[in-house]
Amino acid sequence: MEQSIIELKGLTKRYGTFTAVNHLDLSINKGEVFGLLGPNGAGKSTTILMMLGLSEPSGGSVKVCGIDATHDPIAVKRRVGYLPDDIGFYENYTGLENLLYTARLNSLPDDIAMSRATKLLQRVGLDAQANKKTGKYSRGMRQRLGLADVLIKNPEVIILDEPTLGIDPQGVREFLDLIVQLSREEGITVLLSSHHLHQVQQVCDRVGLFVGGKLLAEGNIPQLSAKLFPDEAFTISVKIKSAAGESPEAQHQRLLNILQSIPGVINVRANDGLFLIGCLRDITEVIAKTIVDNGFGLVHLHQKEYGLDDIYHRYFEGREDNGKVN
Ligand SMILES: Nc1ncnc2c1ncn2[C@@H]1O[C@H](COP(=O)(O)OP(=O)(O)OP(=O)(O)O)[C@@H](O)[C@H]1O
Repeated sequence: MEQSIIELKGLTKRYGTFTAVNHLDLSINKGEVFGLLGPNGAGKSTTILMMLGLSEPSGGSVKVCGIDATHDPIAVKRRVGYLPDDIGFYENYTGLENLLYTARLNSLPDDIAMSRATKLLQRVGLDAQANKKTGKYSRGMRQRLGLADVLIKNPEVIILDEPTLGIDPQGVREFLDLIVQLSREEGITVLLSSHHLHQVQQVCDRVGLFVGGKLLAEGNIPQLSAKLFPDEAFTISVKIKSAAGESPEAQHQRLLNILQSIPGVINVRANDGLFLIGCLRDITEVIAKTIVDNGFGLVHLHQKEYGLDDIYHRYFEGREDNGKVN
């Protein structure tokens, strides 16, 4: 059975009369990479602060690693690493010295601190810059060092707020690969708050969509698309070759009738020579066979897969905030 490591129940935060987080229920499993998505002001950071015990809820409860974060924030801090979007280092210290400093703050003995810091610098690809002052680090290098810094205390959960902001594409790829490795190989639970839909889709097992302090939906990409596009969870596009002896109009109408009569097809739209077939389930093979058996030449067949981009924009379509992302 999956073991829940973060448990939010009816979690609420009010600032005066304004409700920033509104009765949030959410359960995140051990080893999962979970994405927090939502427009600016949706309540993601406030939720994170409550998970870390840095902000007191107005109602509900928040448990991390089985510990009540509100009542015992210090115990939570021991087991959770938090990487804010712009981490501060002692600029006059080297990367290695900064890590050793954090290790000391976490009461690690010197020999363990040195061996862990050296391994982590290697792991995040900074071994060659270990003895360079962090004041001279680039943004990408700082973020990698930040990740090593949160890992030095061997956390069970890491919370990352926009960790890839300002990193070049190659650096982003390496950073995301590292996050997935940490989850898969070491069972670390990762909570990732980001506006970069493609990055979230690339690494997250599940995603929560926040807006106005509420969790609108959560799940993996197929679950979210089934919820959001219930009538067309599978859309197949098809193009045929014009056949001799039949007018294009007659051919078009004949194919339309045939497609509409296939069990499992919900709707068929024709658009610029392309037939878009909304289906209840994946019947790609049946559609291909039916077209060929009826004497049409099939020149294109493609099953559309919904991405986080489609999901996010469909959720926020028509909303006042419009789900703006950076
Ligand atoms: N200390 C505070 N006092 C009053 N209102 C606050 C405070 N902190 C946050 N808020 C409000 O709570 C709401 C949620 O803010 P929060 O920072 O959690 O959003 P977010 O989803 O993290 O946004 P972003 O993507 O911009 O980081 C916003 O409307 C914000 O203005």
